[in-house]
Amino acid sequence: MCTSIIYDSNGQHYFGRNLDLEISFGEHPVITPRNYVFKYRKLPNRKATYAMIGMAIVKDNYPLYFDAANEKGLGIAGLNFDGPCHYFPESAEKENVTPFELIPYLLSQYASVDEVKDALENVNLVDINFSKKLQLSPLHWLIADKTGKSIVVESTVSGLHVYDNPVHVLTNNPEFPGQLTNLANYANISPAQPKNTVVPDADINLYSRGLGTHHLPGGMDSASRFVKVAFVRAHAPEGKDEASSITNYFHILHSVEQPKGTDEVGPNSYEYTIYSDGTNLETGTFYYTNYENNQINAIKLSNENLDSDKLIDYELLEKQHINYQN
Ligand SMILES: C[C@H](CCC(=O)NCCS(=O)(=O)O)[C@H]1CC[C@H]2[C@@H]3[C@H](O)C[C@@H]4C[C@H](O)CC[C@]4(C)[C@H]3C[C@H](O)[C@]12C
Repeated sequence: MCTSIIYDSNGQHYFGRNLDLEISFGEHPVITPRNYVFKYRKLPNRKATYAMIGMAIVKDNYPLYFDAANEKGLGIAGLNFDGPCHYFPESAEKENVTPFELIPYLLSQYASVDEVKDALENVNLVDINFSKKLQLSPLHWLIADKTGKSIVVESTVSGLHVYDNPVHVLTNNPEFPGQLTNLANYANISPAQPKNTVVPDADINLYSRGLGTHHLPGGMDSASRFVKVAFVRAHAPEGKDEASSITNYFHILHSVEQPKGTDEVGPNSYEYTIYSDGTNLETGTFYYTNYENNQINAIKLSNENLDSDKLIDYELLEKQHINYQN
């Protein structure tokens, strides 16, 4: 499963995700500069226009992004949506974009969620695989921008749905309206200690701090993670500077991370949080941690030549650096 959020702090907006899976594809940070030419399956080739940075694998010189953000402060993450997800045959009336092209298609041309909403009215998510080996995966997307707005995009048998997202998080199933409805079941969860209303005239000892969160779900499943991350994000304090903001951001994502051994998906096989990442949408600084190395690593989009036409790959830094003090 996966979790994606946008978090506001100190006038900045941070967008990214946890990638939870049982195996890594070898994903790593990749920058696509402005003059890189995207070759689309059903559309004319186009230059990128806006540079982007995110986690991807590169196949045949094509960046297959898992999540990314562009230099204008627009970000997108693809999360598993197995079951409800449905892609369509080619349409004569719409722009036919394959799901693996959606992140580059939107980030290379648009600067805001409002622009994306308009563009999506004309998009058909067409059922074309990247290759025989890399077939389409069932995904839905969280899209956010530096104004703090976010939307969820889901393609199901009833068509392409674009939902405004008032809670600014996304996990996996069920469909987004179902996740929002489910929040009502947890409406009284609070960081504050509860009042004893169960037997009002009995003197009940509130034996622990944090009893307002006693019924907060803690499971690895997508419905539990949705509630937990929505709660943690909504109550997270703002940082006072960049370091404290990005530290808070990772605390939110790590509150729903999956430690190895807790989510079995097959014999001896466990899903776990392979990496967590986040981009400051104002500055284009991309941060990440991963399972092996939970130090925060950063790459600045603006430190590269963004007028180039060649992809820029970075090694994923997976070695833990323990700070021995004696
Ligand atoms: C599975 C990943 C989402 C994480 C997630 O939600 N996992 C939960 C799995 S489960 O519900 O618990 O079974 C998604 C996110 C991005 C996806 C990748 C990106 O879309 C890029 C390419 C796209 C190609 O079409 C397929 C391979 C692929 C490399 C994708 C493989 C896989 O579907 C990824 C890695």
